[in-house]
Amino acid sequence: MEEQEHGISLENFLKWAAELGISDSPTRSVPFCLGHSLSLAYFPHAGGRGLGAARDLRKGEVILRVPKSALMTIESLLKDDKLSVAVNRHPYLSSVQILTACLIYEIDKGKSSRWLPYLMHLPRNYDIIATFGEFEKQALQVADAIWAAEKAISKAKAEWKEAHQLMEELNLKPQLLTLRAWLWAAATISSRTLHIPWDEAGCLCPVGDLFNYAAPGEETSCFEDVDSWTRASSFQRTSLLNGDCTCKSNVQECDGHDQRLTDGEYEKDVAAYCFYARQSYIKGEQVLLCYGTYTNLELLEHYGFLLNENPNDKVFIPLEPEIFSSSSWAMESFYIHQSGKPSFALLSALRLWATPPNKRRSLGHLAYSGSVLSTENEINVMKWIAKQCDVILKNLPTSIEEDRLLLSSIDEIQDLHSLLELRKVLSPSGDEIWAFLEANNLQDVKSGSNLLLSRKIKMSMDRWKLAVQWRLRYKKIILDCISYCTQIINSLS
Ligand SMILES: C[S@@+](CC[C@H](N)C(=O)[O-])C[C@H]1O[C@@H](n2cnc3c(N)ncnc32)[C@H](O)[C@@H]1O
Repeated sequence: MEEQEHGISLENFLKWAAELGISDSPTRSVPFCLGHSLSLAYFPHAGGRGLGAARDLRKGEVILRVPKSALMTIESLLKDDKLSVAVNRHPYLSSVQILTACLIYEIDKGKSSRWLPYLMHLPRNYDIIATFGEFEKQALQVADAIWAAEKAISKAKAEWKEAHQLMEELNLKPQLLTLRAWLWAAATISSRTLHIPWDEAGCLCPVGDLFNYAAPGEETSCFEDVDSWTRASSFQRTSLLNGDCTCKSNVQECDGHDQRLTDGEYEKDVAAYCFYARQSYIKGEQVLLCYGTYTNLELLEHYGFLLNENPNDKVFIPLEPEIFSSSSWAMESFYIHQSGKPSFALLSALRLWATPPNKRRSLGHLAYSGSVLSTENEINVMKWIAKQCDVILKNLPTSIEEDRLLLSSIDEIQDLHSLLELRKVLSPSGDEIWAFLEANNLQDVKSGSNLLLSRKIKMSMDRWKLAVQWRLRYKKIILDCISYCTQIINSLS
């Protein structure tokens, strides 16, 4: 269906890619870029369109090469004189803003763009948090997450305003000057660029950007060690995309120097982006790429999806300032793991904080090494964490059970086609569903008019569902933390 809509078939896109030298075969010169190691497929439960193994693949083998000349970078895009002259007049714009504007400019070129076959197969819409409307943002419920969404939305707006002059000078079509067009391009860049060493905006990599994501898993225990090295220093987001790879060195240090968080990187000696199998795959399995280490909120922010089981998810709970000041850990190291276990730093700091001030100095070394200070101290700490978690859950507007029910209702609604059908599945108690309808001016459902659920409504519903899924995962971690603390208290009492 997509193929017809786009006018350029996937087959032609892959032919175009092969002509640019993109290949999943180290030796063969074939008219298609895929088929030797990888094949394009649809994986409904793990990212939709993605790349599968076309044969059994061995861990570590090269599975795709994309030559530098096929990468869409600021450098390659600025070969267009008109664009280059205009961009040079705006030196205050960031690399990411420039790449975003360049992408919109290529769209504006239409058939005359050399990237047309690639552009035609980009997603039409995205669910990154900057695209959330007020209703979807509030559906996150948790203040930190709402704040992150507000920040992302206002950042996108500010960047668009700053780049507007450049886009006007490029004489773009009016619909490409809008915030909506900017958000589309910014989301394309946020969710699809790969890190390159010479430009922090990264590059768009045809075919290479079809790999879906798998979280780095086994490194989790190692991150507890990273916590200790980042103590008292500012924590930085781990991302191997968009050039934001500040935590990578820590990870490499802690795992014996040769373990890679990334399974794709630009290789200067062959002037190509090279992708490697991060594990062995059997034919037909989806081949996944690790974009970096992200919490679910970060995945939502940068990629517009989240994982039900994310080994790198974290929950931050409100802490009194005295807890920070009584230890030298960085604030960002105080969190609850997705398993419900408090982080090493959080436990150490709380053990110290629960110690009488005159004993803190002598017990500090024990606390920092992760030791239990005394049974009484441990029970007090666990009780304190469990109480905080309980308060958090009680203060949120809906319970875990209600969120589960709501998600099944959303699933049901998503299968419907018209408002009339929707009326039939609505229960009078579905407050949030009614609020969604109102927020989308769909009150007509009460009168039973048989309007079709528009594409726009379906998109809002996708984002609302993501917000509910996110808050449910958050609550589940808090609940697991209460169980963890209760278990420790019971075992010590
Ligand atoms: C680099 S693209 C991967 C290819 C993409 N599926 C496509 O059709 O073009 C990244 C996007 O794929 C989706 N994605 C990747 N991994 C995913 C996963 N494990 N679960 C759900 N969505 C995923 C998200 O929409 C993300 O923004």
